[in-house]
Amino acid sequence: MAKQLKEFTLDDVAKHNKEGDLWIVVDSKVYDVSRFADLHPGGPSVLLGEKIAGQDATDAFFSLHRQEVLLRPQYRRLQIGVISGQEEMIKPLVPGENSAVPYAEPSWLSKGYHSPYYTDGHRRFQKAVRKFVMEVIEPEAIACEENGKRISQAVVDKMAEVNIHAMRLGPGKHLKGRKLMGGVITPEEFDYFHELIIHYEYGRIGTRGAMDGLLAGGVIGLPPVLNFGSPALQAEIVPAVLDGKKYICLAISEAFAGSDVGGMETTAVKDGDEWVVTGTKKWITNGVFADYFSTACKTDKGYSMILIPRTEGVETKPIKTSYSSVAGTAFVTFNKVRVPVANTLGQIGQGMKVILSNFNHERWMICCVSARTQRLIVEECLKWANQRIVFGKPLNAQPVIRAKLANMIARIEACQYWLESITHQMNNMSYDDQSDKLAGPIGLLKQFITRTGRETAEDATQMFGGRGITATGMGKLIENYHRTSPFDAILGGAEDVMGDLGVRQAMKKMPRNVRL
Ligand code: HEM
Repeated sequence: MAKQLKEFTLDDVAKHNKEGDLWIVVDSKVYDVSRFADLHPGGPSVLLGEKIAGQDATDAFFSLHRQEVLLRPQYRRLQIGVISGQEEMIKPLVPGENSAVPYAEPSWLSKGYHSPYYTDGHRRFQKAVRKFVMEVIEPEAIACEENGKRISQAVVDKMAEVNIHAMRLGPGKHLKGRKLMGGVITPEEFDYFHELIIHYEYGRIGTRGAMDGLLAGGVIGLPPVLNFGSPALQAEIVPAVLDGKKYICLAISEAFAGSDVGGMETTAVKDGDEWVVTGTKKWITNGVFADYFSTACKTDKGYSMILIPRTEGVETKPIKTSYSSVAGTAFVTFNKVRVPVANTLGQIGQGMKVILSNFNHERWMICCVSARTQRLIVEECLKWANQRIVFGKPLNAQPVIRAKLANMIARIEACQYWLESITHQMNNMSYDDQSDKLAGPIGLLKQFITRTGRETAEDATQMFGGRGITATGMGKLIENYHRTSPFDAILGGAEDVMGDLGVRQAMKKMPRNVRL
């Protein structure tokens, strides 16, 4: 049973207003900060202020701290009671709950709105995923984003229990016989909107390095094995990765070739029934801790994809990028690595087909995560503009701020509906049709989402001022997004290349018989 909290009046609290005997009230809760004052990161003097010491300091508190500060165990224990007759007003979301802030959730999750795409099954699923993410993943993601350590095996195992690793590869045979999110939906019901929901709930945490650290390497590294590996290779690798026992990554980009895949130099030479692979790969997400590398190589018959285990001659070094090292971004060296020719994924010389078939899903996943984090930033800005007082008025009393918010909202809503429309196409097209018809639109969508994301990051930083360039405290999500939104605009294909792909695909499909 919860401990009964002692009740006080505001007059009781007012008597404790000096050094060594100092109480304050925040949102109906009474805190004894007598001993904490000297440890207070904002210094002791502010707590002794005339309008703070022994007073209701709710407004002052929320203008300087995020709500989560008071939920941390070390600060929660400073609470000694409540003010009698008052009720807590500012409540954190309970795990699984949606935000009531306008535009904080996509419209299909907002009360009273309708959607042609989502069913009650999707709603049940979303609730279960949000609860799981808030309880299991979010605390870990926040901690690892800061300390740079990889996601713990304990969390990876919990994710495997509800089959998140498998669901992030989309609908398909790999889900057969698996219990999804404890059974809220069946593998047969699972579609791309369910997968979108998972990426969304990840994106909502707002810790970009951790997003990739949560085994994004597997989402792009395993499909070549799943779709093009021999039955023996599939039987060995796929269950081990989906059950979180082994890690895999996609090794395509090189210092010699990023978005220009054709420029790569890693080479595989046949020697009997083995490949001998030599070369380097750069910016390989999860490469630092991967057990397997789905690797693009040049061969005498053209590009080929080869599954390389971590074996003699494979070395990985962490690359220090501008997001957290939790992502395990690696520089990979293959020095005369010998692997069986049976590890070829797809036909020898047909590697480009494997690579291209993977790109649509990868880029769409980035669109999902990026759009959801962009929406989170809009929510942060709406809250901030509402609570921040400047020049004696709330920030949202300034027309220039409302104009920024209008643009932010319009951008994220546009991203949302375009993304949903493409997801609907994915649900209704064969894989071949998706490759034929969606590569261009997904490229254009990715360009649009990442560009609008960076405009929103810029606007948000202006609204948050100094807080928006500080990695802790009120603006920490803005700082993270401003620093890491370029990742969305680079990974899976740079923004300009994406736009160009969209236009080139359209040009290819121009009818010959049209004129102005
Ligand atoms: C139980 C009460 C309080 C706790 C546990 C607490 C805790 C903290 C913590 C952890 C920080 C570091 C920044 C962050 O993580 O957000 C901080 C900063 C700060 N706190 Fe408090 N605080 C309390 C009450 C207050 C009150 C009543 C004031 C009133 C003026 C205040 C003023 C500040 C200031 C000025 C900073 C520095 C803000 C910045 O760097 O932007 N704190 N506090």
